[in-house]
Amino acid sequence: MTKIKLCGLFRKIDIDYANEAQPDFVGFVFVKDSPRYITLKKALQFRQRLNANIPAVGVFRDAPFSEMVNLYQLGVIQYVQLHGHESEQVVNRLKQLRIPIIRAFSYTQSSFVTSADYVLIDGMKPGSGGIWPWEKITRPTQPFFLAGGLTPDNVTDAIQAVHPNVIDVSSGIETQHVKDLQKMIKIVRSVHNARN
Ligand SMILES: O=C(O)c1ccccc1N[C@@H]1O[C@H](COP(=O)(O)O)[C@@H](O)[C@H]1O
Repeated sequence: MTKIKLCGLFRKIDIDYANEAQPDFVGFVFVKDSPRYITLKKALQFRQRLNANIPAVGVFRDAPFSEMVNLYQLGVIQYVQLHGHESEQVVNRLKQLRIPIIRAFSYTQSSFVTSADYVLIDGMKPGSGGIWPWEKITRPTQPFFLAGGLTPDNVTDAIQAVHPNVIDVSSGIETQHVKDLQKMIKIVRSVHNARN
C-alpha cells in the first residue's frame, strides 16, 4: 500500500484534522521563511495532541545539527527531512544517532545519491504547490517519497505513473492557505485505495 505524509500542519486544529484523516506521517516545518513554520514550543504541544501512532517528520533547511537532534531526542519528531545543502557528513552523523532520514532532491538533479534512508523527489520550489513532469523521474535505489503539486484529484494518476512508496503533500490539502479537512480525508483515502 502506498503511504501518505500530510505536511505543514501549523494550527492546533490541523492536528485534530490529521487525527481524523489518519495519514501514515505528518510533517512539521522548521524552515523559518515558510508560512507553515512552527516553533519548538508549538511542535511539542502538537506532538502531544497528535495520535501517538502517527510519526511526525521534522522538515529542515540547513538547520543547526543540534536543533534537529534536540527535536528528535525530545520525542517531538521521529524522522528528519533535509531540504537544504546538508552534506553527506551531516546525513551520516544523524544516522550514527539512529535518526531516520529523508533526503529531498529536485527532480531536475541528475542523481539521487545519498546514504539517507529515504529519498524525496520534489519540484523545484518545495511547498509551493508547483506541479512537475513526473514522467521525467529517475528512480532512486532507496524507497522514495513523491512531492510537488499533488492534490486529491491528481494523486491516483501520480501513483500509477511513478509508483512511489510515500506521497507527500502540503499545498494540495489547503484552501486559502490553511489546511482543509475534507481535502485531507479525500487524499488519504485515494492514496490508501490506489493500486501501486
Ligand atoms: O511546506 C513548506 O512550506 C516547505 C518549506 C520548505 C521546505 C519544504 C517544505 N515542504 C515540503 O514541500 C513538499 C510539498 O509541496 P507541495 O506544497 O505539496 O507542492 C513536501 O516535500 C513538503 O515536505
